[in-house]
Amino acid sequence: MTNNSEPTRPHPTSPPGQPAPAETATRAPGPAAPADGAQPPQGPPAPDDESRTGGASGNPNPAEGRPPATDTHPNPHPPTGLQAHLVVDRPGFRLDVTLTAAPGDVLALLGPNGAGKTTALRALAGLTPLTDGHLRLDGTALEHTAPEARPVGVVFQDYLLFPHLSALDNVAFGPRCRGASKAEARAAAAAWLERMGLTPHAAAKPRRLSGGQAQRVALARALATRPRLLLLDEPLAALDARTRLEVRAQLRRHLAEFEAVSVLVTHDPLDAMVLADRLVVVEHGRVVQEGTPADIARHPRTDYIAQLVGLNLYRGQAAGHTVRLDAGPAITTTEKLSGPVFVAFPPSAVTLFRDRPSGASARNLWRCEVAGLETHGDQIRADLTGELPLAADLTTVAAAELDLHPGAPVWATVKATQTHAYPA
Ligand SMILES: Nc1ncnc2c1ncn2[C@@H]1O[C@H](COP(=O)(O)OP(=O)(O)OP(=O)(O)O)[C@@H](O)[C@H]1O
Repeated sequence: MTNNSEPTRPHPTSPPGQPAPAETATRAPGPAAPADGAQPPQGPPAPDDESRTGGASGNPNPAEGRPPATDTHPNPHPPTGLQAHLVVDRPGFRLDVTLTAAPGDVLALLGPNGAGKTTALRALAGLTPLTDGHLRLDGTALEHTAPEARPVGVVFQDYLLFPHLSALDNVAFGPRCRGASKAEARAAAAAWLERMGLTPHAAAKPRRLSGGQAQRVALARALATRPRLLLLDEPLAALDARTRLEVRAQLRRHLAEFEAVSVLVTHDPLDAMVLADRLVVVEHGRVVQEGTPADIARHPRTDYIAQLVGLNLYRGQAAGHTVRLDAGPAITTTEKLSGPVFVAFPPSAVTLFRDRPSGASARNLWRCEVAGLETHGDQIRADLTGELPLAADLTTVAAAELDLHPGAPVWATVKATQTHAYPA
């Protein structure tokens, strides 16, 4: 360990905007940190050596920053923002996603475990080499640029603050490594800390900071290098529920003020909906849907997204107001469509009966069986199998009155007006 508080020069394997000092970087104290604040050695992630570098040109040793062969006639008005086609091949996994964003946009990459979100983020940072594709930021090709030379700032889930540096010196580190004098870098850092409401903590070492404060120092450190692309990897995941609420609101404000492109990876649909202008849903290494949070919530196109936004989702063939499901019965809808469609409705739209409701129209009435019950906020969510597998929400009182238990037979109905059909 060294007591050297003077930031050192960029390390060749450091992530963008976060050159490694002589000592290893580590997370701020969190639930997993030992009581004495001692940390296992854990440097910032180094570029993967899992596949060749060289990008689309296939050149294994490209000159840093050299534009690919296809860019021999540069556009006099290069587009601003991010244009990326990221292809990463691994045994048993291929990432192939296209991401575009204008300056000021906040994109959220959302998807199940193993979908490729982190791989995409690391590819943008230059920590995972592209097998193919391209990456342009404000018109400049970056796929052959070393991570630390990219105008990219990264905020990792566990902050990766330098433990032996104060909050101020952690933030000053980036500008210092980019050529600012010590005084300039410290002045810039002080301004960023003030903007983040952290001036009283400027002298504190990371282990004296709360999770929320450490997260803001990490954000200040990333922003202090004035990146053209800000990457956030599960930025709120290490925080407890209350801190998360507060930090989410602050992060939203900072991202709204940030003039360049931000890309964040999250598992949490709420983080994505609150923080991002546009969601990009990745499954099995591919973009399966993208759009505004409202679009995606209203028109989910995969089971994963439907579950995420809490809707029952089916696919079928529409003929007028009837949709014959690919697997299952027909659903009556208010929309009049034809051809392949999705039909969605929320679990709260489902009404359950133990006996077949007399006088009820036969439309949208299905015989089901309770497969499972779980508490969902102040409601009970019933998972039903049978003619139509679906989720239904009901009050605890209603669940008790219906004597619901796994295996109980039930009738489920949904009004056509509560369903929503849209072309597949
Ligand atoms: N360094 C690596 N070497 C080899 N395979 C990897 C490596 N990192 C991830 N993978 C694999 O690549 C695929 C994509 O993983 P990735 O971590 O990008 O997904 P993710 O969407 O971020 O998942 P999670 O939400 O669980 O973090 C998975 O099959 C994963 O097992």
